[in-house]
Amino acid sequence: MRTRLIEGVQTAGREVISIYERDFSVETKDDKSPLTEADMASHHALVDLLEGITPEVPILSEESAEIPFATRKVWQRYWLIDPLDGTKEFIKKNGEFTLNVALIEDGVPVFGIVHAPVLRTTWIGQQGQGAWKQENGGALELIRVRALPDPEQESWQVVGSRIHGSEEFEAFCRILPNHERTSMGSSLKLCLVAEGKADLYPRLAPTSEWDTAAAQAVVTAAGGQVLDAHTLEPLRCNQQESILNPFFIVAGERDPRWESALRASL
Ligand SMILES: Nc1ncnc2c1ncn2[C@@H]1O[C@H](COP(=O)(O)O)[C@@H](OP(=O)(O)O)[C@H]1O
Ligand SMILES: [Mg+2]
Repeated sequence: MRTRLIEGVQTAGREVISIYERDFSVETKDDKSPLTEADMASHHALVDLLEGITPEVPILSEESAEIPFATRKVWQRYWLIDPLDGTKEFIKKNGEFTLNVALIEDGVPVFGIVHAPVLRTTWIGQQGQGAWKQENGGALELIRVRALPDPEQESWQVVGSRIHGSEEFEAFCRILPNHERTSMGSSLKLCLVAEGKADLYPRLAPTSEWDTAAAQAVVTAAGGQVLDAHTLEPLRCNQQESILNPFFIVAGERDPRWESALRASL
């Protein structure tokens, strides 16, 4: 089933690329965020794929999110998808957007695929099995978070949004030991932590559960953590009416130096 899913998501990615490479229309959703033909094409391709493989498992997608909490709270298992994460990056044509498919069990993302079609890269995470990266259709390579280096010897790598910064994020960075910052669109930020290219991704600004669930499965299967910034408990899906995540931080490992910077910045 895993191979069929990965190939299906990559096929949906090719549909997205065919739209990316020509002129496409951009609409504005009720929440003022942009929507392209590619978001909808990817949504339909992923829903068809998942319904074909697991017809009994319900699907919640960013593009069909109007399912009441009363209905979805009884779901023990469901697919949570963001057909195109980083729509603004897609419109800017910088390649930093992803297709995201997560399987949630009892609120926990247990399996995830994050696919970046322009980068020709896919990240996969499966609870209890491991996390992998596949580039250019090659073999799956095992990935793992890296241990935090001694900041006296080597800067910590911090990754943030290109667009959605915040006062809290700036405050956190001011207190953090020696580090370098890079910006990146979409769930790619979590994948950078999963493969040990970044140490921290503090998201002290709003996101929704579909923005993070697939990549959370990759990060945790790679040995890392996706934690509520206030409680330092792992993010859980489908726990309440609101689909918004709390502010969170992604890290390879917990460490009192970033935890105290985080407490001071909130
Ligand atoms: N005010 C807000 N509320 C909820 N989610 C928001 C938000 N502002 C941005 N986001 C989410 O942040 C994502 C982009 O993050 P980043 O800036 O890190 O690339 C968007 O994904 P989409 O492109 O899928 O809409 C969107 O879901
Ligand atoms: Mg998104």
